[in-house]
Amino acid sequence: MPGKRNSKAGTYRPAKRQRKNCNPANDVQFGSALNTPGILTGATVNLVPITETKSIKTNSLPTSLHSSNTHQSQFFATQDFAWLHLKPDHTSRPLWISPEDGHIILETFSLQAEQAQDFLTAIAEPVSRLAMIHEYKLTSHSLYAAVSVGLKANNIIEVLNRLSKVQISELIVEFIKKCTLNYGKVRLVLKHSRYFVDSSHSEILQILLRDRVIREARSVFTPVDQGIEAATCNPSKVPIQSDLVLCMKEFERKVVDGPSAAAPQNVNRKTSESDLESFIHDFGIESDDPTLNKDLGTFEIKGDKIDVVKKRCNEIEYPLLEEYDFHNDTENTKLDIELKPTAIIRPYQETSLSKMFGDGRARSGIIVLPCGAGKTLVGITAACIIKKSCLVLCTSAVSVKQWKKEFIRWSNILDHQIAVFTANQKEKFTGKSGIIVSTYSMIANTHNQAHKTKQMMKFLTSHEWGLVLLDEVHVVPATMFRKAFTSIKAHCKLGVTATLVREDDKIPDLNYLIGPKLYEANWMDLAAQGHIATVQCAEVRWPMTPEFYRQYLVAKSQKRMLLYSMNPTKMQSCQFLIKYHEDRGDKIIVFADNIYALETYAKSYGKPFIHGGVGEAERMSILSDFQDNPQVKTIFLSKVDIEVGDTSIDLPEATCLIQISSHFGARRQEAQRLGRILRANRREEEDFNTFFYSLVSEDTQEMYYSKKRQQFLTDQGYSFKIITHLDGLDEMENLVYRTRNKQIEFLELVLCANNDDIDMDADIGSDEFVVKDDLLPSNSFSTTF
Ligand SMILES: Nc1ncnc2c1ncn2[C@@H]1O[C@H](COP(=O)(O)OP(=O)(O)OP(=O)(O)O)[C@@H](O)[C@H]1O
Repeated sequence: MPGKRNSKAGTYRPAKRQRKNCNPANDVQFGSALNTPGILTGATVNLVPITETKSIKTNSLPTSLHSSNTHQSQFFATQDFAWLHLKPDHTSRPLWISPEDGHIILETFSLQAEQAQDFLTAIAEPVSRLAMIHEYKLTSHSLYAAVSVGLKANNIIEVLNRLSKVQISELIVEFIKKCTLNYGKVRLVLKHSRYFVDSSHSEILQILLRDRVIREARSVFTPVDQGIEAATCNPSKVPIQSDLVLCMKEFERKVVDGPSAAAPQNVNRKTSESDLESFIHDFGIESDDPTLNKDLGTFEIKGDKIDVVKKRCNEIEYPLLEEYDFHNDTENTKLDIELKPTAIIRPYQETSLSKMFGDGRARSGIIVLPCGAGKTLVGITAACIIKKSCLVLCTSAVSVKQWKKEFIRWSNILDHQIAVFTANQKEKFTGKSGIIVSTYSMIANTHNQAHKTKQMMKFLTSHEWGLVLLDEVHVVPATMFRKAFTSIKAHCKLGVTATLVREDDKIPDLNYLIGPKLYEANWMDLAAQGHIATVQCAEVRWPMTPEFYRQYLVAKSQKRMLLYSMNPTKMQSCQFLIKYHEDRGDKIIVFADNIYALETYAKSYGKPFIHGGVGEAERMSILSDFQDNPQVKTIFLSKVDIEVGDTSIDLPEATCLIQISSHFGARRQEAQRLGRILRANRREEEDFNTFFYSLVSEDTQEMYYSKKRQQFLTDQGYSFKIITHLDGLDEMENLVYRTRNKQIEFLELVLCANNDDIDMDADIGSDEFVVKDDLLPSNSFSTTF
């Protein structure tokens, strides 16, 4: 923790100037000291770090433990912790814990940093992990996850105190105790395709059943149709302790045991509902009578209200534990699936799985690994451990094919045991258990379903799944998917993603839709170990030409975007970077959301391009040339063609990525794009770097969006160097739009471009996953985030 000891012994008081300098946001955003190694290795590109801090936006700070979304920058900038007393030996302790909001700062240069990091990963959520300083946050969900792996409140408090430079505040201690107290006391159990809330703590059941939301979600069954159909009676009229079936059990027990209270004499064992009600009345049992619940321990929830109940239980701090005792599940047929001996799980994959499996049970939750780190194999391994039917949901038909291929590659699953449900293929597995791979939109789209699709849906919703694997799980909170999701009966759900971020506020919903975050890997550690490539990131800033800028200032929104994308100086820097990296032997992907820009750039350099309007055959030919033909070193890809560009497709040949226009401030898109070069084939070569450039027109809105887009990556420890000069650009042969006349001619063309040509596929601010057309054959699928 940077700062200086004040004259008052043991008091931490950062000097004003120091505070400004140690603001990690400044360091990261503007490329100075704190972070990864200096300049673009091996490049003759001149890097000119910019030191001013313009356009750093500071959000208001949280005031409670439940507030979130703060980053170190804001954390340091506006809070004053000068009143905290440092322990005398604070220099040898690596942590500092905010007394008010549970933020934890870790000094990664401390001798104890490694152990502290392991511990913090288990109890808190990483907020940002820069080279020297990591920031974590204690949340109720992170503490639930800690308890679920066996940690106890006292251990957590004790270890935190041992590692902390300052005494842990009472508020934090209370928070830890409160969050850990109730976890694991109430469970959600799936049995015979019905969901039950189960607890051996009668007082907790009482609390839950007194809650109106939960009470209304209960399914009440008559003794006659036990377990078959939910009665339509008003739950508020039914004695709240009883599933009537269970109440009868209690009733009979009292009768048989000769209860201390006198039982009615004329008891008929085949009691009707009204008999039961009169029994309850006769015994004067009140709805919150603690004695009645002692042996009951469970009540059923309506199938379509599961998420409501899970959400409510989280809100009232009795989170439902979802664990699947798969070893002892004799009702669902075992699936004969094993990993092949060739599958060697990497240490971080193993760690992530160890958070999911404990005591022979499987916990539902989310595993976060960087792009290209092998989330597919993690999911497949989980399926091989559980050995029950498994449903895999992906975002596109291309991913469906890849998941099936990977299942066959890594496990002994036979072709007839794994089936695909997409617009083109509607297969079931043979036998009683197996694997189905499908897309979110296939299960979400309930309108105009063809007969075969309806049958498949019936099959999916009537089957009891041991495991549901959710690829790119950040899409699940989208309204259309979450609804569809409730119809799937799963014992365990595992979500995987690289980017647990959305531009709306729905990520926390995953806590009850799927489960807590079980594990999040550190991107920088994986890069250091060679599992993903090391990336040098740079923002290349170029002023607009005076003519373009004048038009920019008066243009309307969409035209403005076009103008800053088509800025001739930006086109020149792109041309320079392509040439520079082609000469180095790199393979380059250039991204543009804007189709007009994509085509204009690509055509002016004579490079192939792919967007939604390019036919299947041509697209495949371009991709295979990029993979195999040494002459094809650069391709241009659009965002619209998301299956190729942003996610899904594996292009491990790519070693350099250039963005010329991008989708506003979407952090996830930025990270997914960077992910395309994390898989680089050559990543294990010594000192090998991949390169990620964002080209930005200076003094335009694009600068704001660019900074916002980079936030997720900077939180993972990436630093963006700022380039404002490229050595040799002016002398470059065939430089496009070199003269003022050519630039003016070009401007006229740009101003004439009509809006249909521009096609930004824009979706400002929203993060709903809008599926336009997943029911068409695979490659015409397009999505908007
Ligand atoms: N343990 C392993 N041993 C060997 N290869 C592995 C291992 N884990 C993953 N891989 C390989 O790494 C590559 C990337 O894996 P995968 O496609 O699962 O990544 P991902 O995390 O899903 O990436 P993205 O988020 O970009 O989709 C694949 O070629 C995969 O076969």
